[in-house]
Amino acid sequence: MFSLMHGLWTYMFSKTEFHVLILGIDKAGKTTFLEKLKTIYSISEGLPHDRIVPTVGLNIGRIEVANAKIVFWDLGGQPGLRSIWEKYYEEAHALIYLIDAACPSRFEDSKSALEKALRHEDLQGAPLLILANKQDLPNAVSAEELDRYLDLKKLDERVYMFEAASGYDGRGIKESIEWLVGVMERSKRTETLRARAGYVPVPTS
Ligand SMILES: Nc1nc2c(ncn2[C@@H]2O[C@H](COP(=O)(O)OP(=O)(O)OP(=O)(O)O)[C@@H](O)[C@H]2O)c(=O)[nH]1
Ligand SMILES: [Mg+2]
Repeated sequence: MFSLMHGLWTYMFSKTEFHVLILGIDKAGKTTFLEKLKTIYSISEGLPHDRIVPTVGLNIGRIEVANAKIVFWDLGGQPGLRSIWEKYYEEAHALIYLIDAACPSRFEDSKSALEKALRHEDLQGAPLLILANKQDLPNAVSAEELDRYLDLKKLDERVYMFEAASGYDGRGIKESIEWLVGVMERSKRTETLRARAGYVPVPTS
């Protein structure tokens, strides 16, 4: 009886934990974005821009939004580090992919790194948020332009969204995260990851 009540209590009041992978080629602004997320959503202030260095290992950030706890994994995007990305695919509920929208000369590199990630079977069904980042820069292209430019194939069966954002001034971040939490809560992939972790939902009737 106790364990049934405990299970019901946990189900009703504990927050769901999601793992979100932040990827993108080097200098796309991933770590700056993560630090801005911390500033927006937690009590502690994220690191200032001038203290952020290129990522070699893994940066972790935790925030709470509404009824969800989110753990972000931010990895390095330098070419020699991209082979590490796939080690995190299996456990990720969703993917945020950042692109420096003010640097068209690197769009092709961004596109092929993203396409490679999306082809990986361990990322199947993971909702995707693509951020046209660095919108504070005057030459940044819009999310729509980036969408047209990338012309990503095989996205149809995946839940995805393009959003304009800036890790400097924070624009687009709240809307993006709210969207992501909503889709992760409803996603089939979340169900699959929960089942794998041995989570048994309490029947409603
Ligand atoms: N103007 C502008 N610059 C940004 C923004 N985000 C990041 N930057 C700058 O872009 C550079 C790279 O930022 P990082 O956050 O280190 O990029 P990263 O994607 O984490 O790079 P790696 O760790 O090497 O993969 C730094 O000089 C940042 O200050 C932004 O939103 N606007
Ligand atoms: Mg980084």
